[in-house]
Amino acid sequence: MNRLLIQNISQIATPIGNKAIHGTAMDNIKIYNDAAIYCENDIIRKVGSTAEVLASVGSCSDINVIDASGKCVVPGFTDPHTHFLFGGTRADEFISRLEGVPYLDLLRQGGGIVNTMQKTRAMSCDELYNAGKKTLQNMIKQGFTTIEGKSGYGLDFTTEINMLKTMKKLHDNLPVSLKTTFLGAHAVPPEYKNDSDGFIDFTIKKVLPEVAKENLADFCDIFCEQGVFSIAQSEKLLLAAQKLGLKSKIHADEIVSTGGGGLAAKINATSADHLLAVSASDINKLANSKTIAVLLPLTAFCMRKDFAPARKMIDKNCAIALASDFNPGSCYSYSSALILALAVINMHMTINEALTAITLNAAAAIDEAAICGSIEAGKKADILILEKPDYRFLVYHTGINIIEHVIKDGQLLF
Ligand SMILES: N=CN[C@@H](CCC(=O)O)C(=O)O
Ligand SMILES: [Zn+2]
Repeated sequence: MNRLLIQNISQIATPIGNKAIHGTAMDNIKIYNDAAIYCENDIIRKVGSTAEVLASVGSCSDINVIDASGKCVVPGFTDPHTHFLFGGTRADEFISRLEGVPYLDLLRQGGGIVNTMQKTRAMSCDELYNAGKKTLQNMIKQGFTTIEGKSGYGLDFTTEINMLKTMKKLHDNLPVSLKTTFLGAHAVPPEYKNDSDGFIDFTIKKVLPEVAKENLADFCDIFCEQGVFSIAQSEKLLLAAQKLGLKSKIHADEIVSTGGGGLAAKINATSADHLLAVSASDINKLANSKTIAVLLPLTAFCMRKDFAPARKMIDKNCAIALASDFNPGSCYSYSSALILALAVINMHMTINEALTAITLNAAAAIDEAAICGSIEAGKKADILILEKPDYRFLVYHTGINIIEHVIKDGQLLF
């Protein structure tokens, strides 16, 4: 058995619980001082004061001991919304957007998601795997021990299935838990130009059944946006996916308020994501549902848009999670430090709320809150040791990665 003891920890800061925390209760986190954590294999067994934990562990000779004097410890972060697997880059489009060309115009002109689709379709499975591996290794250094990844740059049978299979292989081979999402309806591919209904039918009849049969994805997602896929198309696809056992996520109200947030609440989606333009009535619907609002501050920042109304949503009792949305177009960033800084400084979340949103609530946004997202006995031994004694330095040291060690499944990665 692999035993790990982290002792003399100056401070542990963690939310507590097995499910998403709604509203201002997100501010309630537990703080331990002079504490210790004992893990067996991949599971945390005991958390408490160093004296308490040492007494319960007794005198075993085969324990790996880490001294965390002067350090703060927080749960491994979860990133519940990424498009980390793709081919090529879109630096030219980034510059065009800075010069004022709207994101949706680039997509309409055959660029955007379809640009990346062409590059991704042209890649071999090995090339795709190696690109994904490199990105995940860097994301782990940012403290992400659980990550969601979406397909959506194939928009055809073969590449969509390959993307999901590649993510499964990455999950098996790398020290990170990966949850997969089928985003076959990310944009309308050239084969179905001007026939988005035909493309939704193709996705439902041809690709989705294979995804379900081979158990390739936990979730189905769709880009519900003006000029991309409508509310009716989104509902049709997501309900068809639910029938086959895939839970729902929606890219909702990112650019124009079309009611994606309300749809997510109506169909019991696990999450509604983006929500920069969410309406007041959809905030109420989300607040009264189990759907988690996944906010993506890096995307708003990179797109020079107003941030999602996090403060208002929390005060109305929504459960908020934070994610990177890392992708080659709207947001080429997975900086956990910058996510937290923007959430606190620009979106007016408290540091405690932001910590809950990137740990327990982020895990809940991919249905993993019973397994990870907090430092408690019975949870996964996914733990970050910071180079500073206080979790508030995560934001105070703005945009700076202060993670010294990442522990995944009870193993010290670096
Ligand atoms: N908005 C839709 N999808 C991604 C962007 C994907 C891309 O531009 O390649 C997002 O969540 O921001
Ligand atoms: Zn996205």
